[in-house]
Amino acid sequence: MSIIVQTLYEVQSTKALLLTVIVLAGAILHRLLVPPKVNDGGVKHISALKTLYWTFKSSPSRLDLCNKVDIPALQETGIVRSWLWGRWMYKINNADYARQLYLKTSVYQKIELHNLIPYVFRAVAAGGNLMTENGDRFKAHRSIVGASFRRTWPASTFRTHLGKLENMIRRNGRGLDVLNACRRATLDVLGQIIMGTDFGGLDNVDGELLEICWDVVDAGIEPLYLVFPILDKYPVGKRARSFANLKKFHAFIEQTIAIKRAELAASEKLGDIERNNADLLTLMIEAHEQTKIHGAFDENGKQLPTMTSEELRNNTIIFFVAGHDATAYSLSHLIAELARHPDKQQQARELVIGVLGDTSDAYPTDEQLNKLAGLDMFIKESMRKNSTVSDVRRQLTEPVSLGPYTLPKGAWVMVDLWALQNNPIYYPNPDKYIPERFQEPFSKDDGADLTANANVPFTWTPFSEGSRKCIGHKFAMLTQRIVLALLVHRFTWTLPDDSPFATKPLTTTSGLISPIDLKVNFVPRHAR
Ligand code: HEM
Repeated sequence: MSIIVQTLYEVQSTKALLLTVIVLAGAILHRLLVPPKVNDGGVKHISALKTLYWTFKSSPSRLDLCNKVDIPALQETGIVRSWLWGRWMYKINNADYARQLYLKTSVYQKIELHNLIPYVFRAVAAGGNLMTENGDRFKAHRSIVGASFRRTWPASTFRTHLGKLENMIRRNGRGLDVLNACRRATLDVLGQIIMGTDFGGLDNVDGELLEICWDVVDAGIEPLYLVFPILDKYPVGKRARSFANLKKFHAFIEQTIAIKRAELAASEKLGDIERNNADLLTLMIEAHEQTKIHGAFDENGKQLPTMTSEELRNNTIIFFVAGHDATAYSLSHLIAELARHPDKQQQARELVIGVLGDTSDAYPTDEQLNKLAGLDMFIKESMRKNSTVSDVRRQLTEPVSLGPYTLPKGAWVMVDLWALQNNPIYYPNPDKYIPERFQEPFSKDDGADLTANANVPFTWTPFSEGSRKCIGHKFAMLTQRIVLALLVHRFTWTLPDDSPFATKPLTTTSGLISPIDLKVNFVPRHAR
């Protein structure tokens, strides 16, 4: 008898379990397949399964996702509803719609992650900061952070690090792991200009500081936690170690701030000459001290809130989070494009030799660096084709009309930078690498392959646009220009015979887009 009861009980529990699994799976599938009903005038949607398939396909490529899913869906109307990391949101690739998102900042607001999900890694890492605040708090941050960016950087800023990069490539040039080299170079350069710290990346010493910084930067974009943010409430194992590293990084930055604050207090106000050699943190502390004495005001004279010391620390972290990998990945895409296009590589080289000459140790003066502005077309075309930041997201504070559609208050809207900059309406033959699209002065008669649209506003926005445009964009362009100048001057490079990049770049598919497994053969041009 008891055996019969037990068997019945087991059958019932198995059934209950099965039913629960079926219901859960059904709920997930329903969420994936059927977007929530919204009265938006009939914006079409992209099937989430399609997006998921192209995202996690065996050889992933943002180019494939863009060409097979985003562009075909967007081409007719410039706007679709799309599923991304657990949410449905509006995606746009129309320059006029993008203009509205970039310029109407009070309606298209930044998503305040630190208020929305305060326990997730990224929110704990950088709390309230320039990148995620809106309104008066944003203005308060921008007035202090902006003060530290109102400057230029002399060519000498990069000299030591570029010397080390050259040595590293000379030693390991065959099959060089490009991404790793670029990450080391940008970490060292940024460490110096942000806080005067040498992270030792190019010395090939994986010291504690480098490991902590990379862990903090990487942990913020771990896919598992983007889809299931709740997991960050109870971190275990590797994730708990990342939170511990974050604590150490916070402590290191706070200690550096205290030292710099004391140094500033002991010295006179910075002179103009020192300003160009000072690090960003010193300049931020100086501006912060000034606002504590005199207050901060917006363009209409309205008093702004004072930034706290914790927010000063958060902004220092955000420079690493926002600037380090974005620059490293953009440089890696550029190196890949020029490996695939040896004629363009040679064109860039001739330009550099024309300005610097061809002695083995030539290094640009500030004047020569300005004359190398012609290199920017190679950089801009690579950033168009391979936008490192895949999209720019906002949340609506009120309903908006875009063409025939009305998007509801609270909706998330994003400019799909890939689909915008690879939109064949703006850039014919978007898959082709044609730096001349960005050669000034622009001409309307460049032939069918080229386009004059590079000078049409809001079609090239890898740094976003408007008042929320990347605050580091000038520095990022300068870094790419001087690294490119050094590379084409000192080396030639090609893809190994079996490289997948010869036909199509393998890349991650959303967030920050990085090449995957990009190896390049560098050959020195000068004997030592
Ligand atoms: C090639 C390199 C870079 C790319 C492609 C890039 C791209 C971007 C983009 C697209 C945004 C706008 C995000 C949005 O509106 O949602 C942004 C914002 C930002 N970037 Fe960059 N960035 C780069 C380098 C840097 C560097 C070197 C720094 C700092 C040293 C930096 C610091 C920031 C900050 C603080 C913001 C927030 C600005 C604000 O909201 O006012 N970025 N970046």
